[in-house]
Amino acid sequence: MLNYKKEIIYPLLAASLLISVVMLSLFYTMYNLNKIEKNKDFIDTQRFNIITLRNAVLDAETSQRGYLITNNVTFLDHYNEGKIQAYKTLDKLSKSSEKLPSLAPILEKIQRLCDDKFSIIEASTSVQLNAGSYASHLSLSKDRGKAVMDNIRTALMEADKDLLERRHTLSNRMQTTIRYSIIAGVSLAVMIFGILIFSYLHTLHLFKVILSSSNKVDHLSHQATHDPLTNLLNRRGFENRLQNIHDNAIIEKQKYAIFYMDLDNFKTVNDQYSHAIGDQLLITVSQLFQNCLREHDALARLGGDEFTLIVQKFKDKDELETLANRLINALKNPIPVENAMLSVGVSIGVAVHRSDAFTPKKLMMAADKAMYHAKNSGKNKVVFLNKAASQN
Ligand SMILES: Nc1nc2c(ncn2[C@@H]2O[C@H](COP(=O)(O)OP(=O)(O)OP(=O)(O)O)[C@@H](O)[C@H]2O)c(=O)[nH]1
Repeated sequence: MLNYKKEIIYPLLAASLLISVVMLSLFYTMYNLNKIEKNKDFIDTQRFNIITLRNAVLDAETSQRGYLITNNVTFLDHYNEGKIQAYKTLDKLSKSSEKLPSLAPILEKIQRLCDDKFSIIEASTSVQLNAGSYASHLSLSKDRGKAVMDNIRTALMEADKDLLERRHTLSNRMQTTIRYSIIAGVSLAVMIFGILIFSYLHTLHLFKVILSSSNKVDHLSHQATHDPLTNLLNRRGFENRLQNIHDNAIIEKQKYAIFYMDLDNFKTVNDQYSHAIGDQLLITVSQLFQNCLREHDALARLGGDEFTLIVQKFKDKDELETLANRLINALKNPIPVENAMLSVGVSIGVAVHRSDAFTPKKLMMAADKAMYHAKNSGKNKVVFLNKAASQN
């Protein structure tokens, strides 16, 4: 018997669960990869901002020097551009420190140094602008300005180092995540392949189970409708077949006949030899009867030494009589069973059904009655009990 839950539902649920788990982990690694990629881009942008800041401070310093050396005020415009660029970039970096808290103290330090650097530069510039004489101030501010610039460079390198370490960590995480996604992808492929193979084998198994249960059902239904000794139809099988033939005959306005057959002197065989020999004789008799019949004639053993036969597609009573005599003649000669030669005869009662006549049950009773006539009038003969049939 097929256990649907165990054989179909549970394996399907397990396979779906496995695939869902692997798919989810695959999606999760993809999501992580995307996040890491974005973080790397963010770090790269901050590193670019650090270079921009350094260049802006250097530009501002160079422009101021240009002014001090040439006294050309257009250098001051360049200085201002550099300073604005430096503060703009610092502002961008400070905003990013919300995401990179470890960078915040370094950026604050750079901010202070830049303020310092620009105030030194602007002090020198204003001395030259106001006094025109600047040699002593210049030498003083030059050394301090250089020291502050060196500090700015160091702080910027420190910030860049911090960012580089973060980038390195992200690259490592990316590698690990890629490895995980490859493992998840390969597992998914292997799992789908495995599930396909399993489904194929499981389907074969289910087919076998279904086939064997259908064979079992066929076997049971055969057992229920057949006589185990002769393998002919039993009473139940015969009644089913009779009802079908009857219904069909009504629809197609066809006639059919029932032969009710009882062996003569069978009890003597049982008594003289044995029940087992009697059984062997019943098997042989059923084969001898079968040899006289056409393929569509339905022979049955109702029980004991009683047989019945449904005959269809016959022309007239003569044809039925010929068939009955053939059955009687089949038992004419003694039948060899083991070492014995057994003699039995058969008395046959025949009832013919025409489209407007009896029910199957009544027809059976009529055939039975005819068989008793045959018994009572000397045995081993055929008697017809149907006016319509006897008219043919
Ligand atoms: N060997 C064997 N005998 C059976 C079986 N079923 C019933 N019988 C016997 O078959 C015999 C049938 O009895 P009857 O039909 O009255 O005996 P008979 O000698 O044929 O009598 P007539 O029909 O008057 O000729 C009985 O002795 C039953 O015990 C069976 O399956 N195997």
